[in-house]
Amino acid sequence: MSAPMDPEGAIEVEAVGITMRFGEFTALDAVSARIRPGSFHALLGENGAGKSTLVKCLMGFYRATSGGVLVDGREARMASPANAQRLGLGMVYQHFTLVPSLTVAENLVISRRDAPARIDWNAEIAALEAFMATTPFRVPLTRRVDRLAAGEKQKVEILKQLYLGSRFMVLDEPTSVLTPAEADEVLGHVRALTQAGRLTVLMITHKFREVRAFADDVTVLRRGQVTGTGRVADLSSDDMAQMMMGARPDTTPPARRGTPKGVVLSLTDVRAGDRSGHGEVAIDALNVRAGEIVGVAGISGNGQVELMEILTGQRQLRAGRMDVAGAPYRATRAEARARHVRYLPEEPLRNACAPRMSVAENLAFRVFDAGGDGDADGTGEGARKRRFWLDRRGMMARAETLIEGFDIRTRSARAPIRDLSGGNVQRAALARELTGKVDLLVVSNPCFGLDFAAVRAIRERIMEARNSGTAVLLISEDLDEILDLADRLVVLSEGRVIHETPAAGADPKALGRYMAGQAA
Ligand SMILES: Nc1ncnc2c1ncn2[C@@H]1O[C@H](COP(=O)(O)OP(=O)(O)OP(=O)(O)O)[C@@H](O)[C@H]1O
Repeated sequence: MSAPMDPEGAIEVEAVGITMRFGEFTALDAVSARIRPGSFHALLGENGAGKSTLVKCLMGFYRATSGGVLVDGREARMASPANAQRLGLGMVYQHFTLVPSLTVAENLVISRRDAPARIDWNAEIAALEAFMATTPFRVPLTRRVDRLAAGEKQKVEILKQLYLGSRFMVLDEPTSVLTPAEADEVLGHVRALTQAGRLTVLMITHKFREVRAFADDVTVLRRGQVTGTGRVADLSSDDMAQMMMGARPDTTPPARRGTPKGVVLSLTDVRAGDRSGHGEVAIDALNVRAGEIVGVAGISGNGQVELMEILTGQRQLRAGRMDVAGAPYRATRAEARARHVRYLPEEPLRNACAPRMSVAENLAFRVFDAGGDGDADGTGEGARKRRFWLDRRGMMARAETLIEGFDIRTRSARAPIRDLSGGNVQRAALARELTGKVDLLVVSNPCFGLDFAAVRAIRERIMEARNSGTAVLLISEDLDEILDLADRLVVLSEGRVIHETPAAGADPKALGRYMAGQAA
């Protein structure tokens, strides 16, 4: 096996005056940032500020329009990601890239460029054990990746980069699918490596808590420009927020008005299979009333995906019933339209948009309703839909109104929606789903990966929907979000509702214990 860790240790990476243009749009405007060797550097910025673009320029995914990258003070040609890897630059993403059906050891060995055609597994595992002992990470090498918890998977992703010889690592929102305890463990280990001088880290994050707890330095981007940089210890969270947004953040939670009315959604004695095919989702009773937000709390993988699939008609019930406004509901597209049920799934770019179509078209049509069933304007009238298609000017005008009303940052309504940053795709999807009459709104992790301003905007919109009488089911892995927004919450554990409580006054520690499957 080739020596995985380079003995030279952490390297310095510097962006020098990087400008990146996409057509006439300037995503990065002469951005410079020095990531000191052995430092843990946070990269902050609102959605669309240019963080991913900067990182892609550093890692050789994009060729910058102008400017350059220095590695240990020497100009480096970042012509491709392979090139960056040869120089010791690696990247860990928000979502996992491991092959789920292979073991940890298999994933590590096949990631190597020089992986032999015939592999002596005993020797490889012994070498991997020895390698792992030089790092703070401990993972079961012979376990299949799909049997690992999220925190362990993220450890393997980082370990893989170390194994490939990375001495500079970009972490792109690495903790978004981890519990706070897992996040602290993973980032604590990463920090130990930087402190030992083995690794330099650049972490994209929206979580100030993590910046404060783990980062030495921070660089803040706003609309493609550096608005601040410095030692974290010298800056308050307010300072950093101000650099990000150009104003002090408003942290008051959205105002709740009115009291819940009659039941809109009810699940009774529902039974369905789970994704693994071995377990079961079993919900005896779950109700959401008009003008009420019910939060579904739980650690990811405890039935949230299956619950969403049941509600959207993608998972059949083995038993039990689902009612909307007192009548049985099977969640077909036609029913959803007629009963004014709307969904905001996770990862809307993938699950609720046509990425190559324009922002305006995506605002006008619910693409998962495609196939002649599209609901043009939220009223569900086919004739109006046809008229809508013909009325491009009307569509553009309506898009402009939604773009302004929901503060969607796009260079134009005609731009393909896939060119928008994550937060702006989310706003666009919510803008579309909240247009017209909505009796039931089902949302899943609506603020995943979003910055403050976007989080605030999206939460306000959800609260407004509640205040105007919509029944909202909020499935979220973010307990704080549920405590801020929900009237009532349930905890989902291993496919079952194991606890229910009003949100006001609920004790997060006790809820954490329920989420972990322990009785409080
Ligand atoms: N391939 C592209 N073509 C056109 N515009 C793009 C492209 N990639 C990014 N942009 C634009 O560049 C800007 C910066 O996007 P980027 O993805 O770097 O932001 P970000 O700070 O990473 O945001 P987020 O926190 O939402 O991930 C955005 O306005 C985006 O619409």
